[in-house]
Amino acid sequence: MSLSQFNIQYFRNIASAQLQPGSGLNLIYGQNGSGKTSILEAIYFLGMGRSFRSHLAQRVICNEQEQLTLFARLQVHDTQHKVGVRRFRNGDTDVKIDGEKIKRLSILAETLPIQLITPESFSLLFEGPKARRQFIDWGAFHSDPMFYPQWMNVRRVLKQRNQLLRDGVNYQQIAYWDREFVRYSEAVTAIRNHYVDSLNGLLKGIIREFLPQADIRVSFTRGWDSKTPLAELLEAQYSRDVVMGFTVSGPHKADLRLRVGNLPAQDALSRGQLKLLVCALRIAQGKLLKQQQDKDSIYLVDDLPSELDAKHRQLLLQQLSETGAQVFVTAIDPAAIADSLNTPPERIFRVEQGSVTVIE
Ligand SMILES: Nc1ncnc2c1ncn2[C@@H]1O[C@H](COP(=O)(O)OP(=O)(O)OP(=O)(O)O)[C@@H](O)[C@H]1O
Repeated sequence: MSLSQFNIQYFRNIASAQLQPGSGLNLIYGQNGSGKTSILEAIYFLGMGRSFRSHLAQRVICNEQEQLTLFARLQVHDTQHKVGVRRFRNGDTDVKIDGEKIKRLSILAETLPIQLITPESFSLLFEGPKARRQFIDWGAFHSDPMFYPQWMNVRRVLKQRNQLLRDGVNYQQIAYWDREFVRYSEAVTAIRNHYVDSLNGLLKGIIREFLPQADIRVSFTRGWDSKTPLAELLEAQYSRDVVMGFTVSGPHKADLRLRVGNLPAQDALSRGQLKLLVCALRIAQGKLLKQQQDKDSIYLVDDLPSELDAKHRQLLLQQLSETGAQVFVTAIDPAAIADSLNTPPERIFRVEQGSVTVIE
């Protein structure tokens, strides 16, 4: 799967751009502030319906414009799809796939699996469990169609339960919700657990290439004590949950543990090594999706050269190209990428003050 055409209108500093990306490696280069990251952000916005840089979608609309429009032709095996996203300043979003309006953004995410690697990707490793849980859930979402509805059930019941806790109702009134919560939580946990197991198989090989010296172990923690059934725990922790005003244990606390020997990965690895570990995780996810669903991901790698030496830049580009996926990488200096490749990028784009030109 790849974008064969990508049109941007009024996204950040890009008033208008039409790109015909190659199905392999695409290099986007330009000075600071030229708009390189904005192109990646626009592709991400097309696939996810939101930005990875701002929670406020209005911020990505070009100043003094009322709306942004993104349009892509998507080549999936022998079929071409048209995907369009329009975002208005008042917060409304229109999404069309093959001319038909869609309501749920999850359909967009299903159509366009996107893997993002930015200089801030380290947050996957240290900024609390949320980013790590999102990482697991990206894979669970794409690998099992039951994940999303079950996870929505967990969130719905959890919200209800937390409200009852804050209302201070007695345990009998909560017990009904707990039975529901346990049922959905176990379904979600089984899918996540299975997913991390499958991922680990692929991850080992990639980590061996990137970080051959480090004894890295990746494991899944489900969000509650591994020896106690959730139903028992919820009942036992009821009084504490009332005091806290929310449910302390459950799949909303699941996590991915990344350890090097006996230490958390972030305490044992350098910044460059952490970046490689995040890349290994993302590449393994993309490869697993390809194996399980015959679906390609699109890789967006912002500022690829930063924090990597020439040898590791080369290794990363090689691993990315082995996925067979469409890859967009940005760099300030194109030589930093070109020098690490045996063959030139399939397409090179130069960005200057929001205007994009293709370099032959
Ligand atoms: N809503 C907006 N409307 C117009 N311009 C904007 C908007 N939001 C951001 N910009 C500008 O767009 C430019 C593009 O920034 P972007 O982060 O894409 O550049 P970059 O090439 O990735 O830079 P760097 O190499 O520093 O990361 C910035 O100069 C920014 O001030």
